[in-house]
Order: sequence, then structure tokens, then C-alpha cells
Amino acid sequence: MLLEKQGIVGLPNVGKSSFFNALTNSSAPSENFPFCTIDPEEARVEVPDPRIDVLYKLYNSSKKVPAYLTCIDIAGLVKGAHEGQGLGNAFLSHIRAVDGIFHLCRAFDDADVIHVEGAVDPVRDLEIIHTELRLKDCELITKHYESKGRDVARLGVNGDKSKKEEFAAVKKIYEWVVEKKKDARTGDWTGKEIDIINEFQLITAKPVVYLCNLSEKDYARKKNKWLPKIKAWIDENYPGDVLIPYSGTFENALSQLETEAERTDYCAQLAAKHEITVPIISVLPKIITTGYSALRLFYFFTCGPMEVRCWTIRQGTKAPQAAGVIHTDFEKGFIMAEIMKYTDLIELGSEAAVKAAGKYMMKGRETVITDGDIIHFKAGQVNASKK
Ligand SMILES: Nc1ncnc2c1ncn2[C@@H]1O[C@H](COP(=O)(O)OP(=O)(O)OP(=O)(O)O)[C@@H](O)[C@H]1O
Ligand SMILES: [Mg+2]
Repeated sequence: MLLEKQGIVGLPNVGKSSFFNALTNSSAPSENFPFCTIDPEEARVEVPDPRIDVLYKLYNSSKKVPAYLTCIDIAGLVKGAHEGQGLGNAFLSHIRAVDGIFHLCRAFDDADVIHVEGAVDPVRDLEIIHTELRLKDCELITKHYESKGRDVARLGVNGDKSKKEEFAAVKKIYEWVVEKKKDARTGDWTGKEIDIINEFQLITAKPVVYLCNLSEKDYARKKNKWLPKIKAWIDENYPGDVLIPYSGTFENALSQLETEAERTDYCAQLAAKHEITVPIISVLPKIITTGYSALRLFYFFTCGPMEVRCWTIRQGTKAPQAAGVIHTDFEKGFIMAEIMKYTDLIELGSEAAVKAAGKYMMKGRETVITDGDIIHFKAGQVNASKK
């Protein structure tokens, strides 16, 4: 099973643990994972998707199994962390181990919550964290660049061609990240270079979703003086990256309420207090789905009366490998994938109607699976259906 991890990264005291707790509290424990929180710092949260409920009803299933995203609460980084300031190095290695980053910054004022830099300034904070992450990558890349350079020089003209190619790739990464001071994720890389970036687990290569922690009032009003500045900083440095404003205070209060009615009531009272007419809702589902897709993940469904289930795969996965996510035998003995589009099923109302309309397709090995495909695999002697 593909279980990718998003690490929650930021300066100390910006609200990382409160965010993590709100995520954990708001995600219902599932049958598969009796405890959402794996340890105090790691939690598996459900990827919300209304489609699974629709399919669950349509197939009259006994069970539904959503997709999950693992989130890790990483302790705060401070300036100089790459040189071991704070508890820097240990936490930087935790960041190296995750697949993507929720970069959290603070835009709420509260004299009782100490800011390590003395005052609230999220743009400065974003710069601090980015610099630390990049410098940590620089240290690692420089080490490899120097040692591989020495190997190539030692072997001279008789040297192994593949070693020279490898050095050329490391040199290009070195020039981009160390000399040009750019993040690895903004570079233009060949397959070989990407392999090296993955092997080094470069922190600056990981996808980032920016989260801005607001006071409850600012979240309700959708207004905060820092938001346009943060947005401008992201657009200048990482065009296309997503910024999601949220409020730790609001999400925590909401996640502690038991029933939907209590939550609706809380939101209504908040709206009344700040004289807001548009409904105020939790942004956690959007944060989870954005974090999940930033990792280039999506899922296909298997549906039947036993269960409706989401299977996480990476973009570009072909049918046999998708079958292998269910069971390795299904990949080995792959014959074909019978695929229906979710939208066709909903539009036509039943599997039989989709078949009658000629939209139930038999697909072979080269088929690339797309988000929300409903699949029934045929494999060897084994009927790989989940029905
Ligand atoms: N939006 C907010 N408005 C006001 N206070 C908040 C908000 N979000 C979090 N806080 C408060 O800020 C304090 C620090 O939060 P938290 O412990 O989550 O930070 P952290 O980033 O995990 O810190 P550390 O790096 O030290 O682990 C807590 O007292 C929390 O209740
Ligand atoms: Mg914390």
C-alpha cells in the first residue's frame, strides 16, 4: 500500500501541533487503522471524498475504505538549524524522510504566544525556513559533488563513462541549488538527474503546500494584512504553489465538538459574532486533499457489495501496476482491467446501463489509470474482482 507522508514544517510556536491535533481529532478512526494517531507525532488521516459515499450507497456495500494521508508533526526549526541550532539537525533529517511539506506560518497576533523572532512577520519566517532547508541540501550536495569530482579526476580519461555522467548530473544539481541558491523542485531535470535527487532525498525537491495560521476572527472575515504579502512571496518564488489560510483556534474548537449539529451551531455563532453572512466552514478537508494531490497521488475505486475501496496510486501508473497495489498476484497474472468512469456510472445510474451504453471498457497493459476510475481486474486464473 502506498502511504506517503506529509511533514508539518515551520518555526517553533507557529501552531504546528495544534494543526496536527485538529487533523487527528477531525478524522474518524477507521476499521483498518483503529487509532488514527500512530504515535504522538504521526497520524493517518482520511482523504475526504463525497464520491465514496455515493458509490457506497449505489453498490449497497457493507463497508467503505477511503484513502489515507499520513501527516507528521515535526518540531520547530530555528535560524541556524542546518548548523545544529535548536535541535536542528535531528529535525532536518525528519524532514528529509517525508515526501511532501505542509509549510506552516503564523499570521495571528497573540502576546501570550511567544514568537522566536520577536514579532509576527510570516514572509520573513518563510524565508528563514526556506534558507535552512536549502542550506541543509547544500551541505549534502557539496559533499557528494566533491567526492564524486575527486573520483572522476582520479580515474582521468580512462574513467568509467557512467561515473562521469553521474558526476555531470551532480554538478548540474550543485550549480542550481548551491551556486544559484534555488530549490531543487524549481529546476529542469532529466530522468537521470531526478534519480539522483530522489536518492539524495533533497528537502528542496519536495512539494510544498503553504498554510497560514490566522486568528479565528481573521479566518471568519477572510481578511489578514499578511495574506497578500505571503501570496506575492509565493507567486514570486514558487509560482503555482498553493496557499491555504486557516485558523488553528477555529479548527481545534470545531474538531472537539461531537456532533454535526454542534459544529454547525458553533460556525453560526462565530458568523453572528463577526457579522458575517457567508457560511464559515472548516478548511481541513481542502488542506488534506491538496496535500494528497501535491504528492502526485490519486486513487481508483473497486466497488461491490462487500466493500467500496480507494486504492492510492501515483500519477502515470499503468493498469498492471495498479492491480499490483491490490495484490502482487494480480500484477503478475494481469490479463485486463475493466474500467468505468465514475462520471459515466453516476450519469447512467448503474453498471448495467454503463455496459449497455458501451462505456464499460476492457483495457490492456499500457492503459494509464486516471483518478476515480472504477476498476475490476482480471488476472490469470484468479478472479481479481472485489465483488
Ligand atoms: N490561530 C491561532 N491563534 C491563536 N493562538 C494559536 C493559534 N494557533 C495556535 N495557537 C496557539 O499557539 C501556541 C503554539 O502552538 P503549537 O504548540 O501548535 O505550536 P508548534 O508550532 O507546534 O510549536 P513547536 O514548534 O514548539 O512544537 C499554542 O498555545 C496554541 O494554542
Ligand atoms: Mg509542536
